[in-house]
Amino acid sequence: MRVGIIGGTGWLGGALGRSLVDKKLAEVILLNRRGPQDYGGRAVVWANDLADLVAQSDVIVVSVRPEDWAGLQLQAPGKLVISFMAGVGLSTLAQCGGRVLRAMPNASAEIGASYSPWVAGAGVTAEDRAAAARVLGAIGSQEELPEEAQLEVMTALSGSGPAYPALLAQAMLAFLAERGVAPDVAARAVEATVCASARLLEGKVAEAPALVQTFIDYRGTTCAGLETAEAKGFSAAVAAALSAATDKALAMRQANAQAAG
Ligand SMILES: NC(=O)C1=CN([C@@H]2O[C@H](COP(=O)(O)OP(=O)(O)OC[C@H]3O[C@@H](n4cnc5c(N)ncnc54)[C@H](O)[C@@H]3O)[C@@H](O)[C@H]2O)C=CC1
Ligand SMILES: O=C(O)[C@@H]1CCC=N1
Repeated sequence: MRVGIIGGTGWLGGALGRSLVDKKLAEVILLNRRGPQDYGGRAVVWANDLADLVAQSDVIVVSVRPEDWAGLQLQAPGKLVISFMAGVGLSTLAQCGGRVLRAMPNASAEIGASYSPWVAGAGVTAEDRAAAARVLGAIGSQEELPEEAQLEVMTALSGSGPAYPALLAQAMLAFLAERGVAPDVAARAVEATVCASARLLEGKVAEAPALVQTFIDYRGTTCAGLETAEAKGFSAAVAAALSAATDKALAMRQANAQAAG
């Protein structure tokens, strides 16, 4: 399989290109704005321009920023086109003339641990679905969603990758600094709380509410903290944040559809 990545040296495109080569899943053809550069010593093909990338690729991955889509003027009739762009809908993508599929990876692609849900547009075949699963499988797990609106929800949630854990870590670091804990000690303590504790939940996230209840029922110090967090609106703040991000993704999809006519 030959996979062409537009934006192949960016954050996500780079992670995908490196994984496809390292796992020997595909020949990789790249296009970026700055031209050929070192790809960590990996053997890749650099396209001369967009038309060259399209001609050389079986599957085309669009990994440019949403605001760069309109200027790209991609024409890819007969090809499978996988877009990573937030807020560029299937109907807008279809104007490239290819069979289009939207995927929403996250930054954990860097460590092969993205969760990449996707939705398929009209005309996408069973063979295309298998190709998409193979491409997205290079950077982690993937699954097809039943409707496009759910991709906007996932853009807000899993698409944000480490953003919310980082926000939690930031708040915890600020608390420890305020209490006079040395920065290196604080970093170790927060790492244990945010990262190591998260590993405890791996494979059993559905049991998270039961785990919270166990701490509440313990009636100890953690219970005092959790009850105050909820009283201060912790869950409501999470829901509001995800709702705002979903709304923004939907508004982007609508604006991009309108701009595309
Ligand atoms: N970074 C993230 O965590 C996530 C990003 N996304 C989506 O993935 C897409 C890519 O995001 P990032 O990798 O973060 O962006 P990025 O800014 O790191 O990479 C985009 C790349 O596209 C290149 N580019 C722009 N216009 C081009 C053109 N006309 N021809 C060739 N190359 C061009 C840029 O030079 C840059 O290297 C975005 O649309 C974003 O919405 C989706 C989920 C998570
Ligand atoms: O923040 C963003 O816009 C990117 C796209 C989806 C998730 N992260």
